[in-house]
Amino acid sequence: MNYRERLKEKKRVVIKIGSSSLTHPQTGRLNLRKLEVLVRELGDLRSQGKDVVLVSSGAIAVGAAALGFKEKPQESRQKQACAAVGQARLMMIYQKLFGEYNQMAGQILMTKNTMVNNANRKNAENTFNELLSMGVIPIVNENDSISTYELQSLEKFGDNDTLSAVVAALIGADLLILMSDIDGLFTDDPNTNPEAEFIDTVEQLDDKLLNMGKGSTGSKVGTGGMATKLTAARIATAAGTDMVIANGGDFHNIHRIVEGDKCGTLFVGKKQEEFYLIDYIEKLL
Ligand SMILES: Nc1ncnc2c1ncn2[C@@H]1O[C@H](COP(=O)(O)OP(=O)(O)O)[C@@H](O)[C@H]1O
Ligand SMILES: N[C@@H](CCC(=O)OP(=O)(O)O)C(=O)O
Repeated sequence: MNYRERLKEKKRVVIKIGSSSLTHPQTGRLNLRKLEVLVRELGDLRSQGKDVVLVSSGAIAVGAAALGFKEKPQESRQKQACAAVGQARLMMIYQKLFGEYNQMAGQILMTKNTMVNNANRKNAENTFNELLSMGVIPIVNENDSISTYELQSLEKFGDNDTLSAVVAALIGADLLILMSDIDGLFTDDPNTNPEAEFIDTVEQLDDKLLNMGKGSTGSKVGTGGMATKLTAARIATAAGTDMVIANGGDFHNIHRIVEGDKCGTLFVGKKQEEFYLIDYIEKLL
């Protein structure tokens, strides 16, 4: 079966953008030219009648640059302060750019608590569906300013790869696209192993494939690495969502993927009958 063909029929798409795809590596500041392309790509998906959700990293990186940090801070409270400044800047710029294309964006900040608490999860689901029914593009990020590992319960998703898969499963998205700083999944980290080979399509996630995903060595701002992207693939595909990991160096890849072109690594969604999102979250995270 040509799984790429069916990507053309997708109606509800979640796109996750990593920090390294949104910022200049030298300064950590937002790459405004790339943001323009991203907003045009997502706005055009909306114009095609698709529901679009953006999960955008970058709050900590943008806040750190604005506050004069030379590197992404390691101390939790400094990261939280950077996120508070950076998230506000990110949303301001997204609102302005989407407005120029006559599109409306909204903000949804989540923690793991949003998902494991039944009332919060239902509220989040209702908000997403209401915004999408109004033609709004929800922009999602982890609420880094309040959720840290140091708090009593493990409240943080920790990475937006996993968060984007949880959002896709929550709202019944039929496609999840993770834009990263690499072309897709390789048999090993190509930044450390030049023999690593690109993988075009994954029909079944087994331990051999899961062990290929290592940490992040491609950029100074990345959090998740490939390991979290494979966790995301486990959640998304079990919920029946197709997932693609593609290179965020060129945001035009978004429409190439949606038009069924060979771009990135495709993980084929196969809904597991016994799939229950909260069990997955409790077990995997
Ligand atoms: N098997 C693998 N295939 C591809 N990339 C891998 C693999 N294992 C580890 N990586 C690393 O994961 C990085 C992408 O994750 P990350 O640094 O979090 O970037 P982003 O935040 O842009 O998604 C790649 O740059 C690469 O160094
Ligand atoms: N919530 C954090 C991003 C965490 C994250 O997953 O970052 P990345 O690996 O760049 O997608 C932030 O906005 O800085």
